[in-house]
Amino acid sequence: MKIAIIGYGKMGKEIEKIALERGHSVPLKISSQNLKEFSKENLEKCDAAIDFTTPDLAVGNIYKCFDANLPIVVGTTGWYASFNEVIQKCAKHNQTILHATNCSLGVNLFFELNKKLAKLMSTQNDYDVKIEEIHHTQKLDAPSGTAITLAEGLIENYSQKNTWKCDQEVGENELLINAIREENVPGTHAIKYSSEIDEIEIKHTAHNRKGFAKGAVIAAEYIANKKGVFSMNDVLFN
Ligand SMILES: NC(=O)C1=CN([C@@H]2O[C@H](COP(=O)(O)OP(=O)(O)OC[C@H]3O[C@@H](n4cnc5c(N)ncnc54)[C@H](OP(=O)(O)O)[C@@H]3O)[C@@H](O)[C@H]2O)C=CC1
Ligand SMILES: O=C(O)C1=N[C@H](C(=O)O)C[C@H](O)C1
Repeated sequence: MKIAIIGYGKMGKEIEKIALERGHSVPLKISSQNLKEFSKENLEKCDAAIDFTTPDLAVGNIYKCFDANLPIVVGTTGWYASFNEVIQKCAKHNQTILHATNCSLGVNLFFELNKKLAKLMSTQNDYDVKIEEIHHTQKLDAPSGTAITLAEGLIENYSQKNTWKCDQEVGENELLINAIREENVPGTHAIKYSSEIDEIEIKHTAHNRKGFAKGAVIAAEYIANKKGVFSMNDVLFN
């Protein structure tokens, strides 16, 4: 399969390694240095695109791929204000997108564990809960997309919280997300339920970026010949 990598930064470089290991070729790699190559003609020569750029670029990049009839995996986070518009456009023009706040297969299993624990804890009133995410200092968005997905999964299953806030004072029904930035941390997420008596914590720690990259390439393989809107749940559980 011919894969276009849009965003040849920390993730783009990891994705290239995994794509080549899995027998694909990468005829197109786009960074801010070679934007002239980011043309419809070049996109049309590929079988799928993978976007890991920046929150302000993702939507424009998605539309370029739609225009070239090219299925796209979007790993970039922080563009969710435009989510509904993008999904509608995808349906209207019969295009293909797989979006994931986190492409790691382990994190997507962790998303399910989070929902199950939230359901269990919803019967208990002695605990309060918070989410903590830790990432490297170059990260542009806060909270992380993964923390938002965790918060949404928790709130759906835990009636004591109905909205989330990041690094602000919260009321009783608001879920706190703490976003911490430390040098060289690929991505750590923890959900902590604390009472006066004890604490229950679940945590996912990425040791490196390989898991995100592997999931993104597997996602590209999954959507290459499909039409519609997909998530990592489709890849993992269908
Ligand atoms: N879903 C997931 O599993 C994961 C998501 N992410 C998300 O992916 C995104 C990228 O992360 P990361 O790789 O760490 O970021 P980097 O900053 O390392 O990479 C971003 C890349 O985008 C390139 N770029 C800049 N301008 C353009 C442009 N106009 N068109 C195309 N590319 C451009 C940059 O080029 P240049 O180097 O020339 O500036 C750079 O190569 C972030 O939103 C992050 O949150 C990260 C990890 C996992
Ligand atoms: O920017 C990153 O690095 C990461 N971003 C994603 C997010 O915002 O959740 C996924 C991963 O945690 C790494």
